Amino acid sequence: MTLDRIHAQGMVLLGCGKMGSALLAGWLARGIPASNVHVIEPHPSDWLRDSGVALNGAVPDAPAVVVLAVKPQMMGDALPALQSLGNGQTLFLSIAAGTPLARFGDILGQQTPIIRAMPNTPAAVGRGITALIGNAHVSEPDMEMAESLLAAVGQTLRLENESQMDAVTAVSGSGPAYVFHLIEAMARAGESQGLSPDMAMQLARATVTGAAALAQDSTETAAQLRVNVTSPGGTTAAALAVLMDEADGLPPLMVRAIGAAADRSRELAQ
Ligand SMILES: NC(=O)C1=CN([C@@H]2O[C@H](COP(=O)(O)OP(=O)(O)OC[C@H]3O[C@@H](n4cnc5c(N)ncnc54)[C@H](OP(=O)(O)O)[C@@H]3O)[C@@H](O)[C@H]2O)C=CC1
Ligand SMILES: O=C(O)[C@@H]1CCC=N1
Repeated sequence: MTLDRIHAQGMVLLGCGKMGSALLAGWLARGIPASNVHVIEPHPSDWLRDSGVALNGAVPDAPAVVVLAVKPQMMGDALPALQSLGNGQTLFLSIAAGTPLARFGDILGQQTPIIRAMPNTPAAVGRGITALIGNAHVSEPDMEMAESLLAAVGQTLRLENESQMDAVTAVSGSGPAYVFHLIEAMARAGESQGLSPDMAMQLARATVTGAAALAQDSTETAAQLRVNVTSPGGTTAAALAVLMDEADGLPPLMVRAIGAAADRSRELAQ
């Protein structure tokens, strides 16, 4: 069983903010005993205090896994406290954007098994997707343990090489924000057509979540689902003529937006 090591040795979560708490909620729901999870978090939320985890105390000598969920900019300050766990049997699992595997080895020791992963916030409702890649010291059981932890909050996907992580971060890591912004933009456009703010937001939110559910459940492609909405000469065709414009429609805008996110991920790695 892939999570047996955690039951036997315990685990550590460094940083329990937005992503850390989404992951922790999934693990507890999946049956990892709260007392096996040691959380280091300077400003614990009420939910975290009430969760039953071991909070800000001594960590086990050899936990099965340490999950790193602090901001990339905090990693340099936070990691040295865990240096004694490096170069051993403890697996490190980082979800930090733009932080290469090699940087962890520099601090924790070059023999340390380290997995770099990129989840996203739908993990909070069990609908995330996480891409993973490990360094040369990660064993297959290590990888399976990490996948089990991340499968508690959604789908998982193994990458072939670390260079894919910048694009993954730009598409699925940051991607939920693009969809939330789409809701905002649709609602604002509805207001400009005379709807009240509340009504426009209700329509936009329900439309995006309903369309997402249809995309999830249907066997049809996204392109076909779009065609299904589009009556020849109708209203959708009029909107899509604007959105699908090759010069200044959504596709070139998305290429620029995702390109900017991937570039930022590469910059963070410098
Ligand atoms: N949010 C997202 O959509 C995604 C985020 N990520 C990655 O996840 C990581 C966390 O992001 P997110 O959850 O959004 O950020 P948050 O700021 O919400 O969470 C980080 C947490 O770490 C705490 N922290 C700061 N310093 C330390 C320390 N030395 N030891 C322990 N805890 C510390 C922070 O406390 P305090 O606030 O008091 O400083 C905060 O609660 C980042 O590396 C990010 O790149 C990856 C995928 C998606
Ligand atoms: O914005 C960020 O840097 C993080 C990584 C992906 C989502 N949030």
